[in-house]
Amino acid sequence: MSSSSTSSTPPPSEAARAILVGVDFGRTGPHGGNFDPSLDELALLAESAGDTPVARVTAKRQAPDAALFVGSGKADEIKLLVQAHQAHTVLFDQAISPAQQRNLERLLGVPVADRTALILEIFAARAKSHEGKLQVELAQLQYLASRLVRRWSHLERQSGGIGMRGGPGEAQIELDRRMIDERIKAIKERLKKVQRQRSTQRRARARNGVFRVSLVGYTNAGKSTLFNALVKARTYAANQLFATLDTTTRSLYLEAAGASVSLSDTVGFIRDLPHKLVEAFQATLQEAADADLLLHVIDAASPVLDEQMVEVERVLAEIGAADVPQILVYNKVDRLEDNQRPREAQDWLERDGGVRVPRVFVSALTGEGMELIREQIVAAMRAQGLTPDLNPELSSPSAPELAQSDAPDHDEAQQDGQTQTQQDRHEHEQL
Ligand SMILES: Nc1nc2c(ncn2[C@@H]2O[C@H](COP(=O)(O)OP(=O)(O)OP(=O)(O)O)[C@@H](O)[C@H]2O)c(=O)[nH]1
Ligand SMILES: [Mg+2]
Repeated sequence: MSSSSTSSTPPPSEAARAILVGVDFGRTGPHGGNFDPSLDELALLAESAGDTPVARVTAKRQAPDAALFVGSGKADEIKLLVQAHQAHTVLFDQAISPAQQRNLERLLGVPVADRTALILEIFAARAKSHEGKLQVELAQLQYLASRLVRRWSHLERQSGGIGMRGGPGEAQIELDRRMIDERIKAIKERLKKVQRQRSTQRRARARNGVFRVSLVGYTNAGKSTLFNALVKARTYAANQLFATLDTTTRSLYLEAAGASVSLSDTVGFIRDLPHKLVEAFQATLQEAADADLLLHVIDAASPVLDEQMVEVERVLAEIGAADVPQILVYNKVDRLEDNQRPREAQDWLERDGGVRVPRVFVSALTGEGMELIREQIVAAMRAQGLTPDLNPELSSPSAPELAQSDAPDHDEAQQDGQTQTQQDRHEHEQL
């Protein structure tokens, strides 16, 4: 009942060598629907975490094996691969239970991690800001707490949080559940403080009448590259998953509007994004929910762009950003063959409910289509009634006193969690 394929590449000398495993449970059932036969995304996740994939194994099963997740024959096959490649770790594309992890580690003789642990590890390594680090630590502790069925004897402390695959030689720290819970509480308190500051800043921006645009999209779609191309900044962009963790905001001047908007680069999304992570990163993600406009960046050259779009929409809905107007930015068109390119560089996508969403086809790398994006941002401002003619504040974002003096009723709205711009949007919808 089990079929499989195995492929391998020559082992590199230094980095942690990883065996990648994915299981196809078919399209139906609770585990179905997210099997990636190529394991390419898992490979990128592994590389982003500093590992080097040396072999890929796939299997087909009806349901996960209770003890080993894969069947025992497949587990033996993986063990042989571990030995042949002198692998340091085995990475699973799907979530495995703590018991399965324990059994597999015992059988294979190397640490085993799943997708969630890998994503958390990347986040831990990337977090730079105080807030980012707190959010990662919170997500990791919540992940640990939910799996705390055995004693964790080697939790290592690192600058970015807690390593999910603690190695020998690391400080051995024993934490019981109560200590974890206490730490979770303490971090939540500290995060609340940081978040209060953040919302004060956001309110200040809203009061200044600045139109807020957020770049959102699947990880590695090219958001940071696009951000840099639009505002001529030098934010870190790389062929890595989750290169960006902390939100960066810059002002973007739009001549056609005679005004500046604020443009934010944000953390990317990925399928099966651990729910706890979304929860911990609520404040960071809130940036997108509070935006007046989302530039949904899509890797037009990805063979799985539809699945990636669906995933992004799902996360947007989860953070309450489903109703924020969007521009669909199909990026990386330079990688498309001539016959794959759209006839028009700008068109419309009709969504359920008759909403027409503008689409633009661009390349952040070559700069092609940047003007189209600017045009569409201006059009979105117009559609929301925010043109310089209707709203003179927009053309002078450096006049906070003026804006502040006519915003007392907005303050009330903000206290019950609604931002000024959201309120503006509602008002404009009624026009
Ligand atoms: N060919 C091509 N490559 C691009 C383009 N835009 C971005 N890239 C590449 O795609 C990779 C990812 O780019 P980033 O800008 O870091 O992507 P991101 O969406 O910010 O990714 P995360 O921050 O990791 O979520 C990099 O290797 C970029 O050079 C493009 O228009 N064409
Ligand atoms: Mg980025």
